[in-house]
Amino acid sequence: MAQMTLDDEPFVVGEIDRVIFHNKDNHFYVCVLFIHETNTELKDETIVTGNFYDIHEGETYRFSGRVTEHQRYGKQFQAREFKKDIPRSEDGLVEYLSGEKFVGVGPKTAEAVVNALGINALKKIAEDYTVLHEVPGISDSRKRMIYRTIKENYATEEADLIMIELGIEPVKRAKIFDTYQSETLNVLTNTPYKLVEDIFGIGFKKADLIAQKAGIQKNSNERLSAGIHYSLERALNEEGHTYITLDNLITNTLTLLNDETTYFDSESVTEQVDLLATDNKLIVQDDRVTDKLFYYSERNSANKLYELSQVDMAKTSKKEIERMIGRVEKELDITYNEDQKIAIINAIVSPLSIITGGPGTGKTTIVKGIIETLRKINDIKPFVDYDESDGLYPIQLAAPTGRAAKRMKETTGIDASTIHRLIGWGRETEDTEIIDNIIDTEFIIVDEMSMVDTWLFYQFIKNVMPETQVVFVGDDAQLPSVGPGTVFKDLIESGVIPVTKLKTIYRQAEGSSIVKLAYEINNGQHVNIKERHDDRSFIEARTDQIADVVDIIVKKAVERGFDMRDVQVLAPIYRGPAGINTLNQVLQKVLNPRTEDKSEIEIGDKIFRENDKVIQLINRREDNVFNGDAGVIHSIVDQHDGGKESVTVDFDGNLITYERKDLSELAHAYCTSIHKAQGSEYPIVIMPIVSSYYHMLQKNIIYTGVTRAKESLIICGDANSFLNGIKREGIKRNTMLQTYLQDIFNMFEAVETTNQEETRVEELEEPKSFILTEEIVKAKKIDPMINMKGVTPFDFN
Ligand SMILES: Nc1ncnc2c1ncn2[C@@H]1O[C@H](COP(=O)(O)OP(=O)(O)OP(=O)(O)O)[C@@H](O)[C@H]1O
Repeated sequence: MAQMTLDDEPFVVGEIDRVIFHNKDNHFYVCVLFIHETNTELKDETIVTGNFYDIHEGETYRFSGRVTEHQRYGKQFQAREFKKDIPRSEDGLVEYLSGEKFVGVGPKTAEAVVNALGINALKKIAEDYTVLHEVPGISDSRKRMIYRTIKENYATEEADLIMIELGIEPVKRAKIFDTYQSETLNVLTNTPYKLVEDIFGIGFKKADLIAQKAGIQKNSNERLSAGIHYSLERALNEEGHTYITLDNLITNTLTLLNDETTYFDSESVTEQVDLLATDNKLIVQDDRVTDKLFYYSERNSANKLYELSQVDMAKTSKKEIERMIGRVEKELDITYNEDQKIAIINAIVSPLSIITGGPGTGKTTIVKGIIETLRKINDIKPFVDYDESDGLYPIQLAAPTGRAAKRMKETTGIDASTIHRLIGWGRETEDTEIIDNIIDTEFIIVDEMSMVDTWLFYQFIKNVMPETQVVFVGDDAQLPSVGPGTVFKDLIESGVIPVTKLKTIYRQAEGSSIVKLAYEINNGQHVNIKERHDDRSFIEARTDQIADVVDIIVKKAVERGFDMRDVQVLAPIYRGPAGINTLNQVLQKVLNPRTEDKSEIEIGDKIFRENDKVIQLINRREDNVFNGDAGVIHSIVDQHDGGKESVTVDFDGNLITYERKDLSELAHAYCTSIHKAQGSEYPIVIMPIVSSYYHMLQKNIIYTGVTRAKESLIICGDANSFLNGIKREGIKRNTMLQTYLQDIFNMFEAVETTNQEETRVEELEEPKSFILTEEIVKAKKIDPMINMKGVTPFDFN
């Protein structure tokens, strides 16, 4: 669909009489406007609302958008876009020059300027200060002030015009002005690729358009560097690798940058990559390219794990541990199987250990067993009797999401927190800041490890004390973390940490065909998806029927007394007739229809309504609300209620208030992506699977979706898409943690046999040159660990 221009859309041009409300944080304005011209039904005066910047009372603007009807205040204009109306008549110009911006310029002086320089006075003055000498009777200081003011505004307007033409919306324009202030035009015209780094939401493509408009050569090195960075970031943040091979980086960069008129070749990319590496802007190792964050995270994590693995644990004999496990079995009325016992023993005797298994294999049961056995061996008080003034409880439980932590707490009775909270990673923490906050406890159990990404893992492991034991628990068949890396898989496959793989499935024995289906999917066995079971069913539907089918199933569930907390729809994509966005709209109508007494707030094409089920999309750490947490809208204050517009969400008793500017952090959660549902479980899961999801249908995605259902699973769609999907493996992520772990364990094991001195691994220091190839290491017999003591990656910024 063609984009509407400012001229096609409903518009109002007029003078701002008063600003009634201005939220400085998000530039949201409510103003009274005297209308000069409009193509709408509005007359004389109206309220205009929208996100603007640099709005001044008494000045004239052109707003485009739409007329809306407010319940209490009647018709008003909701602006999508705005533009300063540059005075086009001599009278307008006189009024402008004698306005509030030009301090000390009255109508007389303004008239003199216009008389002498005519209707193009502003342009003439901005281009050449000396034209002001043609105006009789004004002092030099006033001339300078007029020139400066015009110049500043001219630059702002120029910058604004460039951005409007490129379709950059007002909120982003305001952010750009906030960031660069008077330098905005300079950045846009001289160093536009900076925008990609500095402004969230401006990607390479947009910056490239700005650069071309500013006349920056398409074959410039500046553009090449920006293209290399963009290609690398995409491999890391979109595909989840922790490095990209140089060959792939070259191919991706050339595809991105070259067209009929531009030609970069492999050599020019390689040379630029080397230059960037020399400037510490990225890291090159052999044929791998990455950025500092991931290079140091993986290397330092491997080193720290080695260090932790070398600590001698206080010895409790295996016999004694087994005796204690026996007592725990009696108390909890359970008999652990052999694997489960080994998992508990490993957790207690090894500094580090891993427990992995599919649904219903007893991971939670073992976590409880470890806690109880530890408490008996070390005579630890029950959690309820522990006094906070004693410091952290000696056994800490953590998970990457709030939901998963909550479940741990419920099943064990011990406080569990998110990893972020455990290490004090707050809202104020910069994205790339390395946290220094040692976790003062004796034993840590981390659940849902498959969701932990490279950066979070490094932040966590770095803060574990050398004497602290750590147990990593998870299901490695689930989706890998949203962020880069496959940490849990790498830890398991490195072979340097004791792993217990749980194979006996207990929930299946309890008659769960959902668990059986999960194992069939994971093991690549034959699946009869159409077979009906008490706890799962399949409903045939085409893509265009999915919304109706979901609507019918949910209505039935509601009739039977289930509510929106029990039922979760999971889909893998956002757009299209069977996408998350459409399904949320359908489900909102069924589960939380519009009523007189429920307030609403409109954000773009979404309506948030009181009692809506919503999901948090990014971590909001200081409020203890995390990406993927679900809540219910408790109350809404709308713009005319007198106070600031806000939405308050109830996250399981934790009430969080969002201002309008923060509402992009929320989405409806009747239907969520399977990725977002990881770490949560629901009584009833409805999972559409249709051919239009094709590129997202993979084994681990479907497996993760299926394993979210506790009591009932309803799959609707097309059986072939399902069966083909479970045959498709996801893209294997490139990571180095496993190799680094194996390298360091092998290296020091060799040292230990020949050299009795204590070995200790320090944090890595930046090597002198990052282009440290294997050849150089071999030729010069360099120990790659030389010069790498006690320094963190960000000491080199
Ligand atoms: N050794 C055992 N003997 C009898 N029942 C067991 C044993 N181990 C686990 N179970 C039972 O199996 C069921 C699943 O166990 P648990 O919840 O610990 O598994 P899980 O791996 O954490 O599953 P999920 O990841 O799906 O939550 C529970 O009802 C639990 O009581």
